[in-house]
Amino acid sequence: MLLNFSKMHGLGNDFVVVDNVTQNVFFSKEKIQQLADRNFGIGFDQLLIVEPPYDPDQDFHYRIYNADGSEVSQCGNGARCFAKFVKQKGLINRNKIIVSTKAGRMVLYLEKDGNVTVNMGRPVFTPELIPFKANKQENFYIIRDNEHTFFCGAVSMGNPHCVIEVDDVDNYDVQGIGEIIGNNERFPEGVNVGFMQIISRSEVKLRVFERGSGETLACGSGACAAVAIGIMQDKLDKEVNVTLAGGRLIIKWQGEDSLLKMTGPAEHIYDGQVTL
Ligand SMILES: N[C@@H](CCC[C@H](N)C(=O)O)C(=O)O
Repeated sequence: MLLNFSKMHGLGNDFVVVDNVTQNVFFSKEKIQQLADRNFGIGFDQLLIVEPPYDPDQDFHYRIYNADGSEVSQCGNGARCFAKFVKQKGLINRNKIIVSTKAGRMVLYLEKDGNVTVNMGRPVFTPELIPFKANKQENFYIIRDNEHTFFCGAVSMGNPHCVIEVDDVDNYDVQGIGEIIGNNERFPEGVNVGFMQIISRSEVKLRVFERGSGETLACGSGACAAVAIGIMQDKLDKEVNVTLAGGRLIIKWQGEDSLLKMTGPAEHIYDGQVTL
């Protein structure tokens, strides 16, 4: 069969987006890995699937798969592309879009300037809900293995994140350390590992080694996680510009019990068809 898809990106974090409202396609883990391959497939960090809503008060259900074929419950850059996709494809004609994911409900706003704002919900710091093995909730944790000791923060933005503050993110071994922490047994479902360099209370640089996809040019939920942790540690203000390799996001969070908002671009690259 022929699959219609769009290639999109949010700050270089790239996606294949599939309309499964008008199409009905099943993707096996092997098929996703093959399509994600940058030499033998289309190439993407994540596959995003638009499904009909599960509930009448939602517009769509949003499914996310990493390049390794694992299904996950959050993708912030993907959410902005999702919003542009459903509007551009005429699947909705409103600028406020309500979606459900494996992690819950999300609201997406198409802004007049072309950016998209995502209400990412409340950051969750309870260790067992991240999930992260710890005796109690803290703003700083120590993670050790035989050779290393890391000081980090941990949070769920619908998906698990660990954030480490570093002095010089451009010259940091993101892949090496990302793999070590990503495989640490204290994160039973794996973890996205963010490396944050704080420039000022309102400006950070961030690189993220993503679970299931490796280092990407940007990670939206990773940017939200880094700012939420920085605010909890009283190192950041309530509005922060996050610079990633692919560009900049604005993250706003008033603190515990408030909803966190992310604003940034979403770009359509091309439409294509592939034989499945
Ligand atoms: N690129 C993403 C996050 C995608 C999912 C992540 N790799 C996971 O396994 O949780 C983003 O922009 O948030």
